[in-house]
Amino acid sequence: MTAPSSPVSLTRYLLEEQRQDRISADLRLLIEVVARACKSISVAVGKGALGGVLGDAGTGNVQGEAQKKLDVLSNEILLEANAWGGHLAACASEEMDHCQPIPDAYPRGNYLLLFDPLDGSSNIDVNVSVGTIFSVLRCPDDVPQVGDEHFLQPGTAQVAAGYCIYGPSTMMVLTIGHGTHAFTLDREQGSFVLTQKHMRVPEQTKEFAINMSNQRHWEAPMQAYVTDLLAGKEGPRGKDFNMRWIASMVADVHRILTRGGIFIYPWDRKDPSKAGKLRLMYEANPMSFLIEQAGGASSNGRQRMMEIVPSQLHQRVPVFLGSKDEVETAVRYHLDHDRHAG
Ligand SMILES: O=P(O)(O)OC[C@H]1O[C@](O)(COP(=O)(O)O)[C@@H](O)[C@@H]1O
Ligand SMILES: [Mg+2]
Ligand SMILES: [Mg+2]
Repeated sequence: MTAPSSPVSLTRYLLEEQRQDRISADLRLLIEVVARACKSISVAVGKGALGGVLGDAGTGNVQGEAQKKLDVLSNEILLEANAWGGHLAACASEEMDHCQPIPDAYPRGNYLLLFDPLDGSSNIDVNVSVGTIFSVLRCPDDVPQVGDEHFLQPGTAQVAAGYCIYGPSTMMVLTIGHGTHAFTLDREQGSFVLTQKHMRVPEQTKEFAINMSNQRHWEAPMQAYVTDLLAGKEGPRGKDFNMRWIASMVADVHRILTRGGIFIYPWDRKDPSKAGKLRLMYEANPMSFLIEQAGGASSNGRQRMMEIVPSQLHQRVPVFLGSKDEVETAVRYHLDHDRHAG
């Protein structure tokens, strides 16, 4: 009889990856610090109405969005945890206008960390899953003072990305470029335990996720694509599709990593000056890295997401990600439309 294999903690997984020269000691420590911060956020989220953390903070962020108390608190937890680590050169966040370099008094490292401290925060007050999304880049060498411009690297330059979902269980889903793996928080032990190695997104799907209330504002190829999905068996796609929308990207992407599907937040005419709703650097890129590492695909509708060269820290993009064949189909509608238009 073989002995039951002992659970693999996040720490053990990262140490093994370091032993195999897939990550540096600094990157390992950085991920450990982010995981520790996520545990604190998980505790705060879990207290709900008892913790006095629900509701609005009464402030706004750089994107003009009202901040929830938990948006502000999660941002502070991540900043505080990372300031001391010695592995970072600077942090950038959805909740801060500009990046925050590590203060001179603290040891400075070679990595840049971006995060959406609390994603899906409109769901906090109704007790629906929210999450933290993060992305890690290398800081260019010999930079005397780190600025926003040093973060403007394409998604292909990410050395690690992940999210933590605060749902019925708290899970961290992580990639360092060698597959996408899920770790579940053992609340009694206080450690993340590897519960799903090499997640795979099925190439085909019958499930899509989109906010249909924006339909009338979409561009023509997007209208055509969704019309064909809704036509089901009787339409050109020849099969019925189901729809889900949690309005928390972390939760929608987690479902897609678990059972497939396509997640779409397209450009719309509500505010034509915005290229999309979601942010490239700390929402779309890290999710694209995770999805690609699990065999899925991610695009802005016309171009592979991770090849976009960013021009702004808080840049917005249209997002199409998930099951490979379905993302390619949606992209085809856009490219065919562009070809015919001219
Ligand atoms: O309310 P809408 O327009 O459907 O938008 C939902 C989307 O907005 C977001 O909540 C934006 O994230 P934040 O909560 O971090 O601002 C995504 O998680 C989600 O996919
Ligand atoms: Mg978000
Ligand atoms: Mg957020």
